[in-house]
Amino acid sequence: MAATQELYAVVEPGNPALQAREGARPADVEIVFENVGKCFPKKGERDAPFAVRGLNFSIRKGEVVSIIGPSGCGKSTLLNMGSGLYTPSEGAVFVGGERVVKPVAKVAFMLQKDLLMPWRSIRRNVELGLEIQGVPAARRRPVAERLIEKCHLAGFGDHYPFQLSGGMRQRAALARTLAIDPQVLFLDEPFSALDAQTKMILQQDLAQTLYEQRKTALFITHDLMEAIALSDRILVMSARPGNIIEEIEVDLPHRDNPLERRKLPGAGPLVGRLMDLLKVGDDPLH
Ligand SMILES: Nc1ncnc2c1ncn2[C@@H]1O[C@H](COP(=O)(O)OP(=O)(O)OP(=O)(O)O)[C@@H](O)[C@H]1O
Repeated sequence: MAATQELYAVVEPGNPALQAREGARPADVEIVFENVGKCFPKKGERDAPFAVRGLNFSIRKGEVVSIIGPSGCGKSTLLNMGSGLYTPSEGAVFVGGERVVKPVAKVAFMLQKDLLMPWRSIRRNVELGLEIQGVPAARRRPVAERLIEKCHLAGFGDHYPFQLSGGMRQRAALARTLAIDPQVLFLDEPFSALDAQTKMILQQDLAQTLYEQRKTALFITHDLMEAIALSDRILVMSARPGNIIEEIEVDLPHRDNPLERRKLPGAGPLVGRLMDLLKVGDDPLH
């Protein structure tokens, strides 16, 4: 079988390799990374060291998976390939059964920076994705209003980004991300710039939305407790060239309620296990 056919076979019904690996029916699989590697050769160069290599994993529909790993191990590179912003140098990525070759409509991306447009009101920022999709104003407005309220920004729709706090702006960015009703969310440290309390409240909003709407999410974080509080599963990456060295099932209740999950006695030992895997404290410079 040609390489491409083999890759497509991964998401075809009845593929025993996938069932064995994930215990899932192929129809339940949302994201597949199949032997994915990425390098960044400079102009005129043919080869370059791989930033990530040999990435093999799949994520089920409705599953929330966090990625942790040392700085520079390729977490953002992985996410950028998932969303179609980077093309893999080898292997292939599939979302919803389709090979990712360009940015995918059913996928939304949320970053540490809110990237709100300063000249647009919060309402018009939330509407942006729908506007790009050509949804008429009369249909955009109620969606934006509902999400502004859901993200606790009621009364701020006519404000501009500079009039909001960092936490409120990130709430607006979350509302904008959800407005296009994506099936898959790629989140690259979306809360890392926020203070601890604001972060926990936003995590709560996000977790409830993901759970209620059964969305699939791949989430990068450096905050080990955040990974435990929000995820069904945690993928631990090695240093460059980044690879998955461990998969940890978060076998704790309350995936829809990270505030409660943080308090569980099982959460602390999991943080310890992740610290050991990442060798936190072994290198005095980190
Ligand atoms: N567009 C690019 N061009 C060249 N090199 C890149 C590019 N994007 C990423 N890299 C390189 O790939 C490697 C992984 O970077 P990446 O940002 O994915 O790591 P990361 O794990 O997300 O890092 P951090 O945790 O510090 O945010 C780095 O060596 C980086 O320099």
